[in-house]
Parts: sequence; structure tokens; C-alpha cells
Amino acid sequence: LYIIGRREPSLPPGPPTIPLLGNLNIFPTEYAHYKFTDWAKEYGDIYSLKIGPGTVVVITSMEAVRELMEKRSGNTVDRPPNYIADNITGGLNMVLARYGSKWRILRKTAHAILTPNAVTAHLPIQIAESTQVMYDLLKTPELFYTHIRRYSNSVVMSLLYGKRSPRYETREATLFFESQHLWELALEPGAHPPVDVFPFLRYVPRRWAPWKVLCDKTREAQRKLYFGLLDECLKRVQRGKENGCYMEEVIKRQDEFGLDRELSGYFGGVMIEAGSDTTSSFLQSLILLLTAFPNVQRKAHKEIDQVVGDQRVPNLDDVPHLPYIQAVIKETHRMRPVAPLAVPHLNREAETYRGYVIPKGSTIFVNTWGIFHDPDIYHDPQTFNPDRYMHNEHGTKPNTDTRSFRANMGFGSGRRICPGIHLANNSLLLNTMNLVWAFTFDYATDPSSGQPIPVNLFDYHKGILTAPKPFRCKISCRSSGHAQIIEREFREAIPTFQRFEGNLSVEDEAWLKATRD
Ligand code: HEM
Repeated sequence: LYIIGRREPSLPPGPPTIPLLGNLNIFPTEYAHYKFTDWAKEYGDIYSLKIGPGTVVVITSMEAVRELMEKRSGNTVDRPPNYIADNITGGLNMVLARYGSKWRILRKTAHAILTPNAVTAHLPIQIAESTQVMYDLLKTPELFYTHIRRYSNSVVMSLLYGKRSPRYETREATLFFESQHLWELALEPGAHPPVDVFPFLRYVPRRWAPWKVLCDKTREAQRKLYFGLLDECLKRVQRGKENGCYMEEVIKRQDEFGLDRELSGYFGGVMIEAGSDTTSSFLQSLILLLTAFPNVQRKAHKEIDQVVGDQRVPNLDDVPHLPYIQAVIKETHRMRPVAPLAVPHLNREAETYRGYVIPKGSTIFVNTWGIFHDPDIYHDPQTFNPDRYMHNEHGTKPNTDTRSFRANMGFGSGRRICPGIHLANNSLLLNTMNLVWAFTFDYATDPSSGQPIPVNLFDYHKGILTAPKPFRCKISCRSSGHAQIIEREFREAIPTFQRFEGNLSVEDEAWLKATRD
């Protein structure tokens, strides 16, 4: 028993262990990326932690990512077991699913509908929705946080189910935000007994195990949303009233993909989850950073004014002419990666690397945060400085060996890399251009003292996905000319919106009527 928790000599180094628990007693339960980055300074770009008898390996360099996650991606494609998640979803949450036939079916389906070509077909609604973001910010800028969250949910809902969320309060958006909240509580590291490390804890009676009640509640909330939406889509297909959304295609090609009803429901639901709060987290961080770094904002304004001017809104054809805006996006990924530790992987067979043996079934964390904040690679990594990407492709210090670097590190690595990259990139480009073109972002003013209220660059939510906690800032439209163009574009987008407004609630209809009269 004494050897349980002890670090095997062939493992990469790491913090001292204690019997039985290994490093479980010091394993960070919140903002783990900070601690993981501190440990990387002490133990290097590959180190290990013992969690009871199990092993966690943390990698904090592009070189190790390239070797272990990419070159050996067939081996590091699995995810660690997650009893609570599986209890809630029956193992069908694609993001956390174990490697196996079900994950392969889900992944294949995701690829089929998220190719660069397939996402181009859905640009009109994405553009219309990003126009509404500008319109909403014009009318109620103080609600920017919910406007952004509405946007990313509405885009995925429109693409997948042909049904948009015109308001933050739209029924399906609310159901999603509620079920997502429960899901986050259920997955919160350290919040529940470690049922994966010590399986006997799974058998504690329900009255002493509040996590079991939470699991049931979460399962119910998710299924209500996922299968409600699926059935609505199914009915449309049966009536021959398709509107061209992804889930109709999924339903029609069910046999080809190998999906049954259960898998189809979870496929759609997980796409909403994976596509909504990720995109909005990025855009909220962008606003936070633009507010805190006015010099960056000035440069971005200057570039967009030169290229786009003030007589029309930006569009995707402008992107190649906007290198600084592109650099702003890269720098936002670097400063505030949406998933600072990506999502943990697991190796299917033992690995030998740099003389270490990483046993089969180890959990592998890619410490994206640590890589992006490494002062040996990035000059002054805590400063939001898009210019670093103007000098070289990866924004690194001169003479850095960048052979293992690639552009989309914020989207993970290997065979579990984010399949939504193309869709997400279009959203990030459209909204970053629009936000910079139309608005200035300043500190809010404290009404009693008249002093500016600074923003806190580190006040972020806990969890696998981070997003800034709601903060205050002042968002103003740059001129009345810009405002008029936004109003006009919003009106002109009505026919595009209407294709996705087939089955809305009375409240949504009333809101649309009020904004359109
Ligand atoms: C800014 C936006 C986004 C970011 C930064 C992001 C980032 C990530 C990251 C870091 C992972 C884990 C990769 C790994 O395990 O190495 C991931 C997985 C995933 N993402 Fe995204 N994502 C974004 C948007 C989207 C969108 C729009 C969709 C789909 C509509 C999507 C669908 C998924 C799915 C399904 C997975 C799980 C893949 C698997 O485990 O096989 N994501 N994403």
C-alpha cells in the first residue's frame, strides 16, 4: 500500500509525493494553469504528478506537443475517464468521450458539417448575427456581455437547428445557459469526491452524495434541450419543410454516419456547448484587452479606417488587408486562451520520450497557458502587444526555434483538435473587425467619484473554459455615420434572419416586431 502514490523512477520529474495520495493533496482545484506554469519553471517542459496510483503528465513546450500530441496522435487520442460526465451523458459528450466507435462516429459527423466549404455556406446568418451584435451594442452597450453570449449561441443554433436566438432571453438560449451552468458545476474540479481515483466513492448512498442529485438534474436539463430541438427538426424533415440546417442533414444521413437517435441528440447538443461559450469567451476577452490597452485600439482603428473607411461595414474580403487586426486576434488567443489547458488527453499505450516512460493510461495536459506566457519565447508576455505578430508569424522573440510552432494552438492539438476551427475563425474575424470598426472601448466612470474604473485582467471564471467575469467598460459608437450604417445593415439583414425565425415564441415575435417597426 505504501508504494501507491509514489513516483516511479522512469517518470518525468515532479513535486514530492505522499503515500497513497501522491500529489492529490496539492493538485490545484481552480485556475490549475497558473500552478501548472509555476511547476513548469521548476520541473521543466515535461513533468509528472501522481494522483493516487494514476499519473498525470503536463507538457509546456511546442516541441513536446509536436512529438507527443501530433506525431504520436494515434496514441494520445483518448480522454481520461470521467465518471461524473459519463453518468450525465452516457459517455456521449463528444468533447470528453473516450476513444472508441461512438467518438469516431461523432467526430466524422462533425468534420462533414464543419469543413471550410460547409461553413462558407452559412456565412450569411453569421454576418447577420454579427450585425445584430453591433446593433445591440449601439442600443444597450452596458449589456455587452449578454449580447456577445447571445451571438455565439444564436449562430450555432441557427446553423445546427435552423432556429436562431434573437434575444438573450429566448427560450432555447435560456435552457442552454441553465443546463450549461449545471454542467459546469458537475465538472468543476475538486468540487466533488474523487470518484475516478477512488471508485468505491461511487457507491455512497444518494442522501450523502449530493453530486448524484446534480448529475440527474444536469442530465434532465440537457436532454430536454437536445431532444426537444432534435424532434422539432425531425418534424420539419418529415413534413418536407427543411430550412437547410446541419441537423436536417445529420438526420437524413444518419445511416451513412452510423448515428442512432441517442447519438444524434447528443451530437447536436454537444456542438451547441462546444461552439457557444468558447466563441463568446474569446470576444469578451477581446473587449477586456482593448479596454485595458488603448494604444492597441488606436492602431487597430487606424488600420480599419484606412482599409474600410466609414462608408460601409467590413467584410471577409478585407481580412488580407488587415494584418494588424489579424495580429490582434492572434494576440488575444495568446493572452487569454479560451481553454488554458485545452482538454486533457490520455495515452492508449506506454510512451517513451526523452528517456522517460509515460505509462499507458496517463492523463496528458497540454499547458497552452504556460507555452503562451513563456518569457523565453515571448517578450514581455503579460503585455497585450499584437505588434509581436507583425514582426514574425509566431510572435516569438528573435532567434526562437519555431519549427514546432503552428498558428492555431489555441484550438488544441492532435486528433482531438477543435473541429469547429473554421466556423469559429469566421466568427472571430467578423466580430473583431466590426467591433473595432464601429466602437471605442474605454474605462467606465465611477458616478460618485468621477474616476475611471480600471478593469481586472485576471478576474476570470474557474473551469476548463475560462471567460472574464462580467466587467464594466464604456462602449461608444465612433460616429453618427457609423451608427446610421449599423441601423441600415440591421434592417437589410431582416430577410436573412427570417429564414431562421420559423417557430419563435410570442415574446421573441413581439421583440422582433418592436425592433423592426
Ligand atoms: C474561439 C472558439 C473556440 C476555441 C478557442 C475552441 C477550442 C477548443 C479546444 C482547445 C478543444 C480541445 C482540443 C484538444 O483536446 O486538444 C476543442 C475541442 C472541441 N471543439 Fe472547439 N473551440 C472553439 C469553437 C468551437 C466551435 C464553434 C465548435 C463547433 C460548433 C467547436 C467544437 C468542438 C468540439 C466538438 C470539440 C471536441 C473535439 C474532440 O474531443 O474530438 N469548438 N475546442
